[in-house]
Amino acid sequence: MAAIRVDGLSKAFGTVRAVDGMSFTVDRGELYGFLGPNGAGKTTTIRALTGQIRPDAGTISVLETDPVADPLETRRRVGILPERGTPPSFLTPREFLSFVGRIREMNPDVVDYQIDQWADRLAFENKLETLHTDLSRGQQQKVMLAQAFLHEPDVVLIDEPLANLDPIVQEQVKRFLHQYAEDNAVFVSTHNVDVAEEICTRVGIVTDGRLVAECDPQADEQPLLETFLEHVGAAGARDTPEIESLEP
Ligand SMILES: Nc1ncnc2c1ncn2[C@@H]1O[C@H](COP(=O)(O)OP(=O)(O)OP(=O)(O)O)[C@@H](O)[C@H]1O
Repeated sequence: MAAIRVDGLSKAFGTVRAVDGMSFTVDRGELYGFLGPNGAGKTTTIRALTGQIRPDAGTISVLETDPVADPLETRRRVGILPERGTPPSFLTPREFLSFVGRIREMNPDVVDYQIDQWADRLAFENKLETLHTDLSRGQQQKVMLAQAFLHEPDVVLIDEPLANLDPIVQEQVKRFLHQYAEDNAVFVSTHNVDVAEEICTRVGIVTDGRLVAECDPQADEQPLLETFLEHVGAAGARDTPEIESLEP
């Protein structure tokens, strides 16, 4: 049974077809990259996977639960790092992560252990007692990454995992994601072709709300960038920051 199954998902906002007949599956052991230019429908798909929006059509199963029918159960069982998600400004990382652990019904000793592990892994141990409002955007992103993994969920959904992180932490997070995906399903949305090519075991290319290709960047001979340009074309490339320079 796939960890994530999406079949014929569609969602429009007014006249904009944000997601238009999307289908894909992600199994345990996969680090699946959802790669597409700005406005391709990535965030809308993640919001549907976590029960934050009601699709117009299609079915979704996450760990054999339906996030539309039972969003709370889905959110309890998965880890989520939303795009532009920030921790509450009036709490410290330790307070926030303890709170997350409590609502995930974790043993308090395990929560304390996990907080220290994550603070060490992402190098924010000296910020654990500082209010989030006094942390940089990158430091807040580290806390948000920690909350997504705190309860060791079987499925993790991350929108732009490396946004705002410095290169050293990016390398650590890439390594961690790879390792975590050995036993779980990790779904990352990104418009960074290099990141998708480097870390993902499978990549779905999305544009205009549709999945237009799937590839295995570790096995495919053709570089992912070429496949991406083939399917997304110049218009999509214009909306993909790191390959703007290829434009005439
Ligand atoms: N709440 C909303 N109301 C109206 N239009 C929306 C809404 N959410 C998304 N859209 C539109 O749906 C389309 C897909 O948006 P989405 O945020 O899913 O794209 P994305 O692939 O995540 O883009 P990005 O990489 O820029 O974050 C866009 O055209 C966007 O303007």
